[in-house]
Amino acid sequence: MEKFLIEGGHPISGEVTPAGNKNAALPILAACILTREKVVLHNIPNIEDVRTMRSLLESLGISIQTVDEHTWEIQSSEVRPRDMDPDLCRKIRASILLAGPMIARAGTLELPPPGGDVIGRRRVDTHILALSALGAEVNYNRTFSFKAKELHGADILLDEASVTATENAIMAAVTAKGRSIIRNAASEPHIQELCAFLNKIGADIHHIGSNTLLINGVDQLGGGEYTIGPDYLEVVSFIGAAVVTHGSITIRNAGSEYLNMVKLVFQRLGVDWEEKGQDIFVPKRQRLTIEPDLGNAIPEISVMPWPAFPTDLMSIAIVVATQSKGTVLFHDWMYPSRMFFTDKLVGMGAQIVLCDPHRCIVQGPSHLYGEKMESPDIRAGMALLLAALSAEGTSSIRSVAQIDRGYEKIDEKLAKLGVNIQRVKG
Ligand SMILES: CC(=O)N[C@H]1[C@@H](OP(=O)(O)OP(=O)(O)OC[C@H]2O[C@@H](n3ccc(=O)[nH]c3=O)[C@H](O)[C@@H]2O)O[C@H](CO)[C@@H](O)[C@@H]1O
Ligand SMILES: C=C(OP(=O)(O)O)C(=O)O
Repeated sequence: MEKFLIEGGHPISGEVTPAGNKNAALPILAACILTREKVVLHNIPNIEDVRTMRSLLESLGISIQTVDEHTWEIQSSEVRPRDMDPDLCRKIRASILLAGPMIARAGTLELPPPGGDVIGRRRVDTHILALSALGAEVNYNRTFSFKAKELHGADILLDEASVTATENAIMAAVTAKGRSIIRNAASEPHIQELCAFLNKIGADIHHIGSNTLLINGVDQLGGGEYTIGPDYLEVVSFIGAAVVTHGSITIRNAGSEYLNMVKLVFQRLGVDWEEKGQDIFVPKRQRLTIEPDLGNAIPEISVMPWPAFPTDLMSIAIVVATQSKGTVLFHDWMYPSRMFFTDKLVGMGAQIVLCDPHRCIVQGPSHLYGEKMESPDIRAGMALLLAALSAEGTSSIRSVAQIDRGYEKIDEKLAKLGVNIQRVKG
């Protein structure tokens, strides 16, 4: 076990380039199963979840060569569903993404329930709904068994706009016979990237970015190269780090086209930034005053499927709000266990009322003090790290593996921005 020791209270400054988007890399790696041809992927984030997905693919008999730290050459000449390592599946949520492409390619797969962040019950029913509609036979008895002789196109209405279920449906549909329509599809940047990658290697997907995807099944996919886009969750984490330390930062290749809604929400917290082409500049001077709603009502920030404010950024927004003047209600109806980390912020001096598992009220600004903490999940871990940067004194954060799961070399990147952070055993 490792922990971070962070000396807070100092402004960060400098520039940083975000890693590739984890939640795009994971489905794109799974999608490589769909083609026998060689695929070269660039800007793959060097993080634990992606390494687990690589091991999973390798256990299926897929060949992966490392060209450099962020570039892999992948060839799925043959796939061996029976050799898949079930323990690796239990480590990551994205193991469920093997279902769509494996049914399409091999017609069979036995899959244990997926792992991932422990942030409440995580349904897989929508995956079953979509894959069954495309012709798969699905049985569940503590492990999933998928079978299909041939997949066929279908008009599918997803019962919720689930991110990974949409990705599974897309991957199963691209080589199915005939036309598919996926309605109530999720449209997060990673789903758009998955579609762009698949079209690049020969798929025929239309209306990318909308909630109704039209897919004409093709006989086979080819090879090609694709560069994974920047991780907007990491970009916003760095914006948060600059704001809570009263520092400034330039974020290179930040994918600002994905940040429009995040900007609207952060403006309500008194935070702004400038776009310079693909870069973002966060200035030192920020208003840091929470904007009330019309009639001086307490504003509410709520998560929603894309293009609204993403659940994965709620914890960062909460920490930013502790440094802003005023009162704001945060509401995450998606997950029942993502807000409990606010107890740790209260321990550091933040004024937060956790109303119920889905809602908290933050009143700022608060002077935070260093604390001993543990990272409960990937995004809460990052939020605690931001709180530690802002706090007076030294903080320690245990279970940094939770943060490493999604953020590449975060300690090294922060150190380059002037943060006194050490990774030690403990
Ligand atoms: C590997 C990966 O990509 N993981 C992401 C993916 O997880 P994942 O695909 O597992 O998340 P889902 O989109 O399926 O669902 C998230 C939660 O919201 C609920 N829900 C979702 C949509 C909806 O219309 N109604 C509804 O109730 C689900 O039941 C679930 O509890 O998307 C989540 C939501 O953006 C992110 O937190 C995860 O980081
Ligand atoms: C919840 C997350 O990841 P996963 O779905 O892989 O658990 C996340 O990235 O915030």
